[in-house]
Amino acid sequence: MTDAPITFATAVPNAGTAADAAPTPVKLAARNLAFHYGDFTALRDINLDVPQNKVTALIGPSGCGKSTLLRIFNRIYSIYPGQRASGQVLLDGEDVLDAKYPLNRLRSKIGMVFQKPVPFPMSIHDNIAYGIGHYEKLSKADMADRVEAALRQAALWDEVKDKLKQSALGLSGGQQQRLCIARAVALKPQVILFDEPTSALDPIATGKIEQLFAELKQQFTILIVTHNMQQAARCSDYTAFMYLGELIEHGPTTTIFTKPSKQQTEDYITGRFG
Ligand SMILES: Nc1ncnc2c1ncn2[C@@H]1O[C@H](COP(=O)(O)OP(=O)(O)OP(=O)(O)O)[C@@H](O)[C@H]1O
Repeated sequence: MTDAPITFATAVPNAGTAADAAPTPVKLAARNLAFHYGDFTALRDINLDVPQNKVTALIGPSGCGKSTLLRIFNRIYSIYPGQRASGQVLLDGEDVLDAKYPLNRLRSKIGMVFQKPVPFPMSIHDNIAYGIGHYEKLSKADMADRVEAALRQAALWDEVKDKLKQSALGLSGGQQQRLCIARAVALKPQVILFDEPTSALDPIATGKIEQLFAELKQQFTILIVTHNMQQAARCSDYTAFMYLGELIEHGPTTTIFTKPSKQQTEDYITGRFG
């Protein structure tokens, strides 16, 4: 069963100034969401609105459930026996946790980039073409255009345009992560989930990926799990603070970092725990 679409019926306040008067539509929403690893309840009663074409950061101390929440959004957990979600995840108002919602449709709409870049053991070109080929039959020329567009969107084209036939395994860690971003954007999803995308990278490679978020959000809705509070403050429009499997507070990033309404949020962002 699906609820009525919430995309424009529900909206969150803007992260910007009062001048941006129109409220932002909600793209993705968790409703009374809980998650269980066997008998262990890792998340309870999560209600979260993820605004469209914005960057939302999930922050909180280790083990609070950030990655678990991210993994629910594209149902990765469903391949593991004993892992179970209850409640709803609404994408444009449709419940993607409903078994009737086709998994391949979900994966085409919600892409994911992981902490450790894992290029396929094939050429740079084929890393991107491989995923596209699962969903679309394109001519060689059209495929070359799509591969180029994806590499440009991931700010990698200039570095690899002369070696598209070389193995992706020869790229640096930062380039591999941008290749994984290109792989995700090439499928033209609506939402991209990033699970600690820069934690394995040096500061320069991290900076390049942080710059990308501002461009990618023009086309995609972005959700990032990060341990790095400066990164959340620099890159996100909205921040959600989680603690011990609960969503404590969620709002515009400037508000969360300057005037949080909950004591636990303030303690975390001021470094009193975590
Ligand atoms: N496969 C699993 N089986 C059992 N419990 C798990 C499993 N994966 C995670 N957990 C537990 O679920 C809770 C949330 O874990 P999760 O990895 O989502 O937290 P996190 O906030 O992303 O942590 P970190 O910042 O350290 O990556 C933790 O108590 C963790 O031990």
